[in-house]
Order: sequence, then structure tokens, then C-alpha cells
Amino acid sequence: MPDLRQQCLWEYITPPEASASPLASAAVADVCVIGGGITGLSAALHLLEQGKSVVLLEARDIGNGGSGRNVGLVNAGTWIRPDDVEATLGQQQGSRLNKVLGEAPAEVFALIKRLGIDCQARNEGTLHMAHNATGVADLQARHEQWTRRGADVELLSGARCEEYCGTTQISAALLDRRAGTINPMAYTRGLAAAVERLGGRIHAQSPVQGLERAGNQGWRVNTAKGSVQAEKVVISTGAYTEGDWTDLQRHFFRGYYYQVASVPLHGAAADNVLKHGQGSWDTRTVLSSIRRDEQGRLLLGSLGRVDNKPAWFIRSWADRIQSHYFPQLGKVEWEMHWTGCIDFTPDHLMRLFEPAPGIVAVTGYNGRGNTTGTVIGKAFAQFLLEDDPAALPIPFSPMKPVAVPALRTGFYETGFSLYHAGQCLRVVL
Ligand SMILES: Cc1cc2nc3c(=O)[nH]c(=O)nc-3n(C[C@H](O)[C@H](O)[C@H](O)COP(=O)(O)OP(=O)(O)OC[C@H]3O[C@@H](n4cnc5c(N)ncnc54)[C@H](O)[C@@H]3O)c2cc1C
Repeated sequence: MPDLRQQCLWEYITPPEASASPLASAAVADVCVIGGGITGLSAALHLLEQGKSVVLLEARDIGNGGSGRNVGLVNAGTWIRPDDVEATLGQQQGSRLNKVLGEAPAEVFALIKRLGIDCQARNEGTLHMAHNATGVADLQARHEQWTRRGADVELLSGARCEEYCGTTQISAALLDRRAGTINPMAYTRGLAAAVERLGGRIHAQSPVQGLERAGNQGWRVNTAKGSVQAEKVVISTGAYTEGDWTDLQRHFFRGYYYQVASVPLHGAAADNVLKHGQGSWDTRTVLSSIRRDEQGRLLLGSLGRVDNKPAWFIRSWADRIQSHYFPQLGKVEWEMHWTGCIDFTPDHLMRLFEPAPGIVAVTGYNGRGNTTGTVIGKAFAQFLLEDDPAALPIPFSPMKPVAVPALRTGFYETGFSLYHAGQCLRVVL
């Protein structure tokens, strides 16, 4: 049996990027982008395409954040139902956001094609799988709400549902044909390569330590060994924000998500698991995500962290989910596990900020950043070029910190751990 090791599958299988050197001088650019994930890279790309000069500073390496380690679902919309988005944001803003994020997977797949990014992109849709009667009712509501908005969604049941999901444990599933899957690290590195091809300067291992006004020249962004003077600044550091040069961390609370990947699985039983290539997740509050990769691995994931848990616990959880949904696979060998960090907000909606003139920031993707990061990066670029708030899918929010973020993180993490222990012990599931 191979050792179950702590390593991100996407990092493991994606060819390494050309190494970007740390910033070690005083640079000048039209725009300085802070954070080398999908949001920052999309902003940089779209600014460069409009003729602006860009320096991007990344604290570690490109894809170090959620962008390089996520499930790879290219989702349409937010986690919450479209009617609830409109109830929270108001009809006008809510319907704009539903439209932008509903069309976002098409944007992502078109960008991948346009830039020729090799990232296991599959536009076959996603499956939201109902695990019980309440889940079925939730999916019926989602189906009705998205159909009313003209989205290409279908509620599967009976034999068709079983055929798509590859399990008898799911009684209904919402097939969202707008969506799909990618290798998120390959997508992120592909964006970085495109930025460099367009003349963008990327500096890795360059954590920003300070952000100050540079007279009437805009802003100076400081790292340990250099600085960037820029008229405009994009802060796209998300859940991975490091340092006290920004108070962005006060506007979300951190949560974790882990994944466990099997060895490549072959044969008829394996081929029947999600046989049409969708990525999926179930309707449990502490959900399980399930997808395959190009090599036939089975990837299971859930909320919480396992980088602090023993291998036997991780194996036992993965065995339990796999044997519940796919007993036909028999004993599966688990090869890798990894954990990532998510920026949550209490209402599950993102926030755009303009902390000072010429600076834009975003947080609170709540675990949906492949599509959202791509379209927000592009919208930020448009906003900085035109200075027109109409370029943004939602208006800037006032800077209002989330109450007791550390306490919320601890509270949720304890709840997730207890739930997963319950799953292992067969108390729940
Ligand atoms: C395990 C997991 C599973 C997920 N699954 C999905 C999914 O299936 N589908 C989906 O759409 N979304 C998913 N998400 C969410 C998605 O990954 C994120 O929302 C998205 O990647 C955020 O992109 P970003 O560019 O805004 O930030 P990030 O990708 O987090 O990038 C931020 C970058 O900023 C850098 N940084 C931080 N501080 C500094 C500093 N001081 N100076 C310079 N750089 C700095 C970090 O090192 C990091 O590289 C998941 C997230 C996780 C963690």
C-alpha cells in the first residue's frame, strides 16, 4: 500500500512554472497587483491586454493560495440560491450578480481556449447530489430558480441519476451544464504564463510588507528588498493574506477544506463513477465533494482541515465516504491529502472594497473562486481603466469588519471535526 502523503495533487501533476525572481529593486508600473492567484492574474492579464504595465507581487509561489489547491469545480452562481442572492443584495444588484456568475463558467472556458491553457478543462457540467429528502427539496428549488433565469440545468432522478452519479445513494442530482472542472494549478500557472508573455513582471517570494502613498504619484508597495511605485493597486490576497499592511483579514473569517486523492483507478467499476465527467458535491451541510481526474483518480473532499490529523483518520474518513457511495470499487488506496484555506463571510457573499482612491480589493469568495476570481479580476481591470463602477458586478462595500473571526474559525473547525469523526464511526451519513 503506498504511503498516504501530504501533497497537493495539482502541484504534483502540473509541470513547474519558470521560476519568477523576488523583487530586488525599485520598480515602476501603471498597476501593482498583490497576490498571484486567479484574481490577481486575471486582473493583470486584462490590464496588460489593454496596454497597461503591470508588476505582480506574490508572497510565495504562483498558485500558493486557494487557486492552486482547490477542487477544480468551475461553478455557476454562488453557493446560495439565486433568489436568496436577490433577497440579500436587492433585486437589481442580486440579479446582476446572478447573471455575471451564471455566465462565468463560459468566460473561464473561453479564456482557457483563447490562451491555450492545458488544464484538464471539461465543460461537461457539475452535479449537485441530494443525499436525503431535504436535499431533494433544495435541488428542486434551485432547479426552478435557475430555470426561471434561463439556465441550462436539469434535475436528474431515477435511472438517469444513478447513471450520471454512479451510485444508488443519491436520489436526485442537479446537472448544471454551464459548469465543469479543471486542474486549478494548471489554470493558474497558465494565466501566469500568459501574463509574462504579455510583458507583465511577476515576482515570487516577495511578500508585501507596506503600502503607502507616493505623493501625487499614486502608491508605493514595499517588500523586504524592493518597491513598486504604481498609480493603481489591486489587492487579491484572499484567504491567504499575509502581514499587517492591510486590514483585509478583518473582513472575512478563515475556514478550511481538505481533499484526499486515490491512486489512479481503472476497470469497469471505476469507469462507472461520474462516468460523464462531471465534478460533484452532495447536499450535506458538511458536504463531500467527489470528482475524478484525467488519470482516473477519485478525489474526495470536505470542509475542515486534515493537515493536523493522523493518516489513519484521513484514510478512515475517505474509506467511509467511498464505501457509502461507491462500494463496487472495493478497497481503494489513498495516495495524497492536502488542505487549503477559504475566506468566508457570514452571508456567503463576496465583498469588493475601495480602501482608498486607486486601490481595489476583494474578499469572501466563500469557496467559489475559479469562476468568481476570473471575472472579478477582469472587472477590476475594467474599473481601473475606465474609473467606472458600472464595470463591477456589485458595488464596493463599506469596510465593515466581521465580528470575532478567529472564534468563528474555531467554532466551525470543531463542528467539522466532530462531524467527520461521526462519519468515521458511522453515527452520521
Ligand atoms: C481546498 C479548497 C477547495 C476549493 N474548491 C473550489 C472549487 O472547486 N471551485 C471554486 O471555484 N473555488 C474553490 N475554492 C476557492 C478558490 O480556490 C478561491 O476562492 C480562489 O482560488 C481565490 O483566488 P484568489 O486569486 O482570490 O486568491 P488565492 O488563490 O488564495 O491567491 C492569493 C495569493 O496572495 C498571496 N499573498 C498573500 N499575502 C501576500 C502578501 N503580503 N504579498 C504578496 N502576496 C501575498 C498568497 O500567497 C496567494 O498566492 C476552494 C478553495 C480551497 C482552499
